[in-house]
Amino acid sequence: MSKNALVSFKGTKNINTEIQLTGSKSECNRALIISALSKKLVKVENLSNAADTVTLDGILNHLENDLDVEIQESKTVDVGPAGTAMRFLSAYLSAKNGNFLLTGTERMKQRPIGILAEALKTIGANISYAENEGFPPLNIVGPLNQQNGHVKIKGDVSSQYISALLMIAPKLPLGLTLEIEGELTSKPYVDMTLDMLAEVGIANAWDGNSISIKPQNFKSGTLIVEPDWSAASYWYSIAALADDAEISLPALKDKSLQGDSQIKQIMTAFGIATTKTNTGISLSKAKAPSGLLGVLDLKTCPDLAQTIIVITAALGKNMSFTGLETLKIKETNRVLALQTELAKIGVTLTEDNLVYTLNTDKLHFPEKIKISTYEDHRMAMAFAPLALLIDEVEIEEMQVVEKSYPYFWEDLKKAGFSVREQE
Ligand SMILES: O=C(O)C1=C[C@@H](OP(=O)(O)O)[C@@H](O)[C@H](O)C1
Ligand SMILES: C=C(OP(=O)(O)O)C(=O)O
Repeated sequence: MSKNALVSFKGTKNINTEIQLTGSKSECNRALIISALSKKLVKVENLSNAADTVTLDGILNHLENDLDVEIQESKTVDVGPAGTAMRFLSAYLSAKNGNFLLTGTERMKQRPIGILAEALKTIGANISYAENEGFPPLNIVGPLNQQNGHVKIKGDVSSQYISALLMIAPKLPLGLTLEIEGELTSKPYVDMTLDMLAEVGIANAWDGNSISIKPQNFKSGTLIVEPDWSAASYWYSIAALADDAEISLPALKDKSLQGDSQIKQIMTAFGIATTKTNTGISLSKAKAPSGLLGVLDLKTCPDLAQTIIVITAALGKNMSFTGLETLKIKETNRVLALQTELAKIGVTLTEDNLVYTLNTDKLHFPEKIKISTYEDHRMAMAFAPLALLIDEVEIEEMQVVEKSYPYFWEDLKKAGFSVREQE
């Protein structure tokens, strides 16, 4: 039974708390695939409790216990709503011995995968579309018989396709050279993949728009996962909307593999300072905002888009954003979801030539507001902090947060919010 969260904040809006965030689902899901490819030579520490990670971990454990049995009938592998699991497993299962039906939620069946599936077919994978051409579910019969080691792949739809291929590359007999066509979106996630591979001995060469990985062996080691910076972004939002704040986030690093750590620079323009502490970082109000925002390009940090756009709207800033194209194929069409929900506080988000502009001239805060989440964790978490400005914010289907940040509601309570559940 799905529940709604009634979120409110009574009294002085001064947030003073310490929040231990769970591990990054992006780092974890790479670490799990790398560990499986290395036959457990590579270990993983600080595994996230994000549902997307728990799901992938469960699938890989199950496959490991099953895989050497010569069963030829198709095994169904269901990733639910986990985009990284869908994309990474498409490549991983193609390289494995077995016959699989790789599927997910109804939304997952609308999230394109043709670019990755066709690239895998070029190198010899046996993949077909079980329902609609270019979309999950996929029939995969592995192991692939590698035909060539050079693939052209579009870079401007999802970086996850590229990460998926790069992770299996060292185990392919011919290795792999990816020639990226068009502008690479979400680039920090490709950097994360290569950095994590490098940590366990896998060398790469990135020259212009080509990335090459030769056949090579993993060396033993432990990938230690940092807490999730995308989850941290909601605490930046809370700091920005509160009257005063001192929020400590242990174990976040100054130099992170996660591109979403850019939130610390972006939020200086909203008057939030990030200080390094003995245990991690601390957020507080700066004396004055610094840095000019102008038009903010979010192409390298798409998962911050909802957080930043909601903060900007709530603070009544008429700003523009670019790099939002890929938001349309995520957990929901996030542009449409933002437009619909921001209208409830009188804000519009309109597009002209791929530039999205917020107009907050009619911004108003009703006493109560009800936000739809469209099966998207980030809709829930980006809008919940508005409870610092609105008496009661009702977030529909509160369980969506499980995908990346299952303790979100508990953490809000810890920080002084009231969160009541309603059926
Ligand atoms: O590789 C990853 O871990 C991710 C890459 C990004 O997707 P796109 O590359 O599709 O933008 C991001 O939105 C997603 O949450 C996680
Ligand atoms: C887009 C996201 O996830 P995925 O693509 O892995 O489903 C996200 O977590 O915001």
